[in-house]
Amino acid sequence: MSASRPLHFSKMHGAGNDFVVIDLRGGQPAPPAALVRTLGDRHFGVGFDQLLTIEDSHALDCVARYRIWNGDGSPAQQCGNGARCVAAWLRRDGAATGSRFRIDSPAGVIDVECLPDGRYSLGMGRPVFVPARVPFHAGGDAPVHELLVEGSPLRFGVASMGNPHAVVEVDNVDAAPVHRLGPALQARPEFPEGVNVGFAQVLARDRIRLRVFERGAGETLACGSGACAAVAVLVRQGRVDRAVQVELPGGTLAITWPADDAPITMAGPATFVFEGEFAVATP
Ligand SMILES: N[C@@H](CCC[C@H](N)C(=O)O)C(=O)O
Repeated sequence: MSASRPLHFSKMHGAGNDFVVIDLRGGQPAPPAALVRTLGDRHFGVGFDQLLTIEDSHALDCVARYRIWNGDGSPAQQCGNGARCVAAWLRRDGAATGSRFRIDSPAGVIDVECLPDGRYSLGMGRPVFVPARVPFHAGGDAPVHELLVEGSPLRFGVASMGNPHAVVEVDNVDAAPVHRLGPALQARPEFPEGVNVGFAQVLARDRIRLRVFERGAGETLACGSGACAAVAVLVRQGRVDRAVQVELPGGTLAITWPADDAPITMAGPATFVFEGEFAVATP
C-alpha cells in the first residue's frame, strides 16, 4: 500500500486564468517539477494554468514572496493575474492588512492597491523593449519585427514585463491562428527562453481584444502580463492611447501606462473558487 500526505491548496482564478495556490511559508521546499505537472493535470490532478507558491519574503517591506510555475513545470518570472490572486489570498489569510501593501515576485517588488469595487490594482513595472533583454535575438530595437513563420512573414512587437512577450496585431482575434502561430513563434530560436504570444485586435484607441498563447500553459482565458505587454507594444507603435480596456476571453483588465518612464498599472479581479487537499504520494 502506498502512503500519501495531504497538501492543502486554494483554487483561484483571475479573469479565467486559473491557479492552485499553496502556502510554503516557514521554509517548506517548492514542489518538484513532476509534482507540479501532476497537480496541473486537469484529469489526473487538480488542473491549473499556473501554480503559485506563497513563501517567506526576505524583502523587509513585503508581506510575502511568491513564485510561479507553469502547468508544464517550468518556472516563470511574472504573472499578472496570479499576483492579484496572491494579493487576495494574503488578505484573506490576514498577513496583508490595509488597502495598500507590497508583495515580492520573481520579477521584483509589486505594489498592490485594493480598490473599493473589489478589484486589485498592481504596479507591474516598466516594459522593456531592448531585444537582448526580452530576450529576442534578431533585428534591432524597432517597434515592429518580422520573421518568416510557417512560410509566411509575421509582424510583431516584443516586450519584457519580467517575462517575454511577442504581440501580433490581427484584424479579428476570433479568427486568429493562435494555436498554429503561437507555438510556432514560441519555438523559434530567436526567443532563447520561449515567448508568450499575444494576438491583439484594436477596437478603439482605448479598447482592444486579446488572446494569449502562453509559455508552458498554452492558450489561457487571460494573461495579465500579456495584457500589459500588448498595451505597451501598441502604445509604442502609436496604435492605442495609454489607458486601455483589454478584453480577454475570461474577462477585462484595465491597463494604464501613464508615461514611458512610468510603471504600467493593471487592475482586475481575483476570485476564490474552492479549497482542497491533494494526496501527494510519499515514498
Ligand atoms: N498568466 C500569466 C503569465 C504566466 C507566466 C507565463 N506563462 C510565462 O511563462 O512567462 C499572467 O497573467 O501574466
